[in-house]
Amino acid sequence: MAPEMLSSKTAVYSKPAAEVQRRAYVTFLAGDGDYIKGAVGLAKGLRKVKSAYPLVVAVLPDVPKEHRQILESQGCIVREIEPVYPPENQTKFAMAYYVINYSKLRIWGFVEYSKMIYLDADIQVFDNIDHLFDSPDGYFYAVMDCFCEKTWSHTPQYKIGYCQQCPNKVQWRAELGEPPALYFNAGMFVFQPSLSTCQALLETLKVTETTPFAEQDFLNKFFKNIYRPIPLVYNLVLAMLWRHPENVELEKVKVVHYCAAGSKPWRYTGKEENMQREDIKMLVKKWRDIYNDDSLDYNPERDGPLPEAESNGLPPLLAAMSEAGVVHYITAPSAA
Ligand SMILES: O=c1ccn([C@@H]2O[C@H](COP(=O)(O)OP(=O)(O)O)[C@@H](O)[C@H]2O)c(=O)[nH]1
Ligand SMILES: OC[C@H]1O[C@H](O[C@@H]2[C@@H](O)[C@H](O)[C@@H](O)[C@H](O)[C@@H]2O)[C@H](O)[C@@H](O)[C@H]1O
Ligand SMILES: [Mn+2]
Repeated sequence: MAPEMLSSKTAVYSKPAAEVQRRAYVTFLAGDGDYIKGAVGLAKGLRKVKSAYPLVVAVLPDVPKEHRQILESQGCIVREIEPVYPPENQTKFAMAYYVINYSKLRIWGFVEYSKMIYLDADIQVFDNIDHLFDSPDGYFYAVMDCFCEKTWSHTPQYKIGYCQQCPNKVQWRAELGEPPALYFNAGMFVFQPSLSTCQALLETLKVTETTPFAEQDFLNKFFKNIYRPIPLVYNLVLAMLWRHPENVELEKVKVVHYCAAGSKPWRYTGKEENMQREDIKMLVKKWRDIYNDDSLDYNPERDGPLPEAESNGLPPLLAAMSEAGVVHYITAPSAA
C-alpha cells in the first residue's frame, strides 16, 4: 500500500536505513521531438550489457504522455521534473536549445538514490559500466572534453590552439592568465544526489553568469574542487576521433557520445563534415542495431518488475530522510 505522507494517520515503516542502497542510471528528456529514440536506445543498450540498475528518465512537462508510455514500456522509471531556467541573460549559447539543459540540475534531487550515473540521451553504453557505481563517494567523475571543435571558437584556448587533450602540443600562454582547469563533458557523469547540493546548485545558478556551454560550464565551475577525470572509454566525444585519434583506442571504448554535428544515429544522413568516416558509420550502425533489436525490448517476465515496484515505497523525500537516519517509520493501520 502506498505510504501516506505524515498526517493525521501515522505513516511509519520499519526498514533499516543503512541497507537502502539505491543506484540507477539517469537520462534527461525534453520536448516532443526525436530524442525519445535516444532514450529508448539507451534503455535497450543498458539491457544488452546486463546492467544491474534501472534507467530513470527525468522528463520536462512538455514530454508527451505517449513518449512517457514508450519509456515505461521499455522498463524505464519516468520522473517529471520542473524546468530550470538560467538568470536573464544576453548569452548566445553554443546551441540555442542548450538553455533547456539547465533542467538537468533537478537530478540532484533524486535522493531516493544514493549514487547515479547521468547519461545524455545521445549516448550509448556498449560495455557494462556498473563498476563505476563503486567509485569512492565525495567526488564528481566525468571524462575530459575537447576544445578543438568550432563550437569552442569563442574561447582563448581555441584561439591559440590549446587543448587539454594534448597540453604539450600548444603551450598555454602566461599572459592569458591561469590555464583552464580540467574541464569535463557533461554528457556523462557519476554523482551522488543530495537535497543540499541540489539547493546549492539552484541558488548558485541564480547568481552565475550564463555562458555558451550552459549547464556544462556551470557544472564545471560548481564541481571544480571535487572533479575527478575518468578515462575517455567512459564517454567518447566523437570529435576525439578526428581531433585526437592518438588518444582513442576505439575497440576499448565502452560509452559513445553522439554529440558531433550530424551524428545523432536516429537522424543520421551522413551529409555533415566527418560523417562519412568509416568509424562514424560503424558507430551509427552499432547504435541502430541495438535500437532495432526487438529482443532487447523490456520483458517483465525475463527482466523482472520495475525496480520502482520493489522499492520500499517511500516517497523520495521520506526515503532520503530515512536513509539519512533522520527518522524511522513503522507502518501503522489507518486511524480511520
Ligand atoms: O530537444 C532536446 C535536446 C536535448 N535533450 C536532452 O539534452 C541532452 C543534451 O543535449 P545534446 O545531447 O543534444 O547536447 P550535445 O551533447 O550534443 O551538445 C540530450 O542528450 C537529451 O538528453 C532533449 O531531451 N531534447
Ligand atoms: O548544454 C551544453 C552541452 O555541452 C556538451 O556538448 C558539447 C560539448 O561536448 C562540446 O565540447 C562539443 O564540442 C560539442 O559538440 C558538444 O555539443 C554536452 O555534451 C551536453 O550534454 C551539454 O552539456
Ligand atoms: Mn549529448
